[in-house]
Amino acid sequence: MWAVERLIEFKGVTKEYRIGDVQIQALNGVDFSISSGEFVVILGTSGAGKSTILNILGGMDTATSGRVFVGGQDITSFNEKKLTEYRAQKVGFVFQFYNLIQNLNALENVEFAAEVCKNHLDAKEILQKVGLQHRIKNFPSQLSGGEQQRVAIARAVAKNPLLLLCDEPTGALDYVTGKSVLKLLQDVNRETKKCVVVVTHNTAIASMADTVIRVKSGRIDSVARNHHKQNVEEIEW
Ligand SMILES: Nc1ncnc2c1ncn2[C@@H]1O[C@H](COP(=O)(O)OP(=O)(O)OP(=O)(O)O)[C@@H](O)[C@H]1O
Repeated sequence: MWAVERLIEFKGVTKEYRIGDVQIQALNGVDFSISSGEFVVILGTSGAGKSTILNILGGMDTATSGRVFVGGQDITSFNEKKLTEYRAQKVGFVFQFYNLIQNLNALENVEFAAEVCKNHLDAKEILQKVGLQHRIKNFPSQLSGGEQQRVAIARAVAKNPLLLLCDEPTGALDYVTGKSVLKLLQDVNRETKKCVVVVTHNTAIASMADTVIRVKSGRIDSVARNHHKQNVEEIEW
């Protein structure tokens, strides 16, 4: 069963990387939980462990110890095959540098990702929702950074995933374009009730979140629930 109130739970998660003789403790006992439908912002300085948390949550990396539950299932117990299926079916990713396939046009990029998903949405409709109905035949190189990120968000949303995970989604964009991308993510969260998790350095956008998770030196520094969250249009930075 996937649609449970407590959608995500990290329990005592650690992550160690080893490069030769050097051991790096990226996560050191991470505990937090996220409910269905939340907009979550993960904040922290460089190297704090934000991307490691997101990558473990998205099944792109595995925990060294501890448990990660998503929709009641322990994803740390998944074998390679189950983890691949989880990544493909349940998770939509949005990266800082869009990661679109350069020789596919906007529509093909969205269709290509969505086709493998059982309950995928119509690629054209989603591209229309992100305001790119006139650009569907354009290749990534013919689109601006903000437009490419809209395609990347459409690609993630069209999969109809359980979670939308975004790693510095506005990191490569100017202020106005970045704000419009955040507005799009906010709209997606409100309209689809999908859980959206955004990793960022931008502390200002904390006020648009339901929950703000602060990470420090591989540990959770604080988890704060926002009782008066703001629309992204009201936030300045
Ligand atoms: N594949 C890897 N191999 C070795 N060390 C890694 C690897 N990935 C991350 N690390 C290390 O783990 C720690 C946490 O990295 P992580 O990327 O999660 O931090 P972050 O908070 O996302 O930082 P940033 O904001 O700079 O992206 C860092 O010390 C980093 O160097």
